[in-house]
Amino acid sequence: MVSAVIVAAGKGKRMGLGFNKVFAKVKGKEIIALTIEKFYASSYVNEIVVVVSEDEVEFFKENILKRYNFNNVKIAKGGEERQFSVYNGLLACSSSDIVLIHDGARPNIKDDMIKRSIDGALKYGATTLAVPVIDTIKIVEDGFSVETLNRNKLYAIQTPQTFRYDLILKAHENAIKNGIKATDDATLVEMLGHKVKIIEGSYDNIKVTTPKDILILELLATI
Ligand SMILES: Nc1ccn([C@@H]2O[C@H](COP(=O)(O)OP(=O)(O)OP(=O)(O)O)[C@@H](O)[C@H]2O)c(=O)n1
Ligand SMILES: C[C@](O)(CO)[C@H](O)COP(=O)(O)O
Repeated sequence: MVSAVIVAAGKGKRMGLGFNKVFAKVKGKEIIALTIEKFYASSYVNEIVVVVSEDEVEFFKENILKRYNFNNVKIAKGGEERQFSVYNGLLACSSSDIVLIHDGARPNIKDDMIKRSIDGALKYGATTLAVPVIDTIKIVEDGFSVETLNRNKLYAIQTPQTFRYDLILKAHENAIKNGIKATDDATLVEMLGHKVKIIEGSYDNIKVTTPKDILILELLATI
């Protein structure tokens, strides 16, 4: 049983639209609908759980689930931070062996990435998509560069992050117990001492974070 947990309960503050960015449209379709449809169409995914803010549940049901005929999609309640939204999504999964955790704001995911993520999780227990960083990265203190990191070892982390269900549940429960907070789920698994396998992502698999990302997505849709 393979479940996908899609988190969509953020506020989109950096986007500055005044509403949750996952409901912004790209080429006429909401970002969250573009994301869900990739998992809905995938023959590798058996169950989809979308994590939605409590006050957006009705809007989401009417304007996304009903409008695009996404049937049998479960809804879980959003948390204060992404990590807690993911945890709520995990609790809503039904007897899953493997779970893909994906940002609702990352609509350019492709089916081969879903497949390679699942295959990796079956083999290694924990995977994340990632791409090598392109820029030279320096550590800066008080306005001065103090260290230049070895670029060959640096990767930009994407989603899906895909895990054996029992492992990621244990990682989240360990985080709650010990007050650990992280911006991604792979970190919580690393905290258990379990290695996370890097799966090749794509530079096109962007997360919509600031307004320019909408323009990039529109451009990517035309090429
Ligand atoms: N409490 C939260 C925070 C984030 N997310 C989701 O996690 C994904 C990645 O988070 P991010 O890009 O940080 O989204 P926002 O929190 O909405 O953006 P911002 O930080 O700019 O407010 C998004 O799909 C977002 O909806 C969530 O489900 N619950
Ligand atoms: C999970 C994630 O998308 C990996 O890049 C990212 O960490 C989400 O958190 P952010 O605060 O939006 O960067």
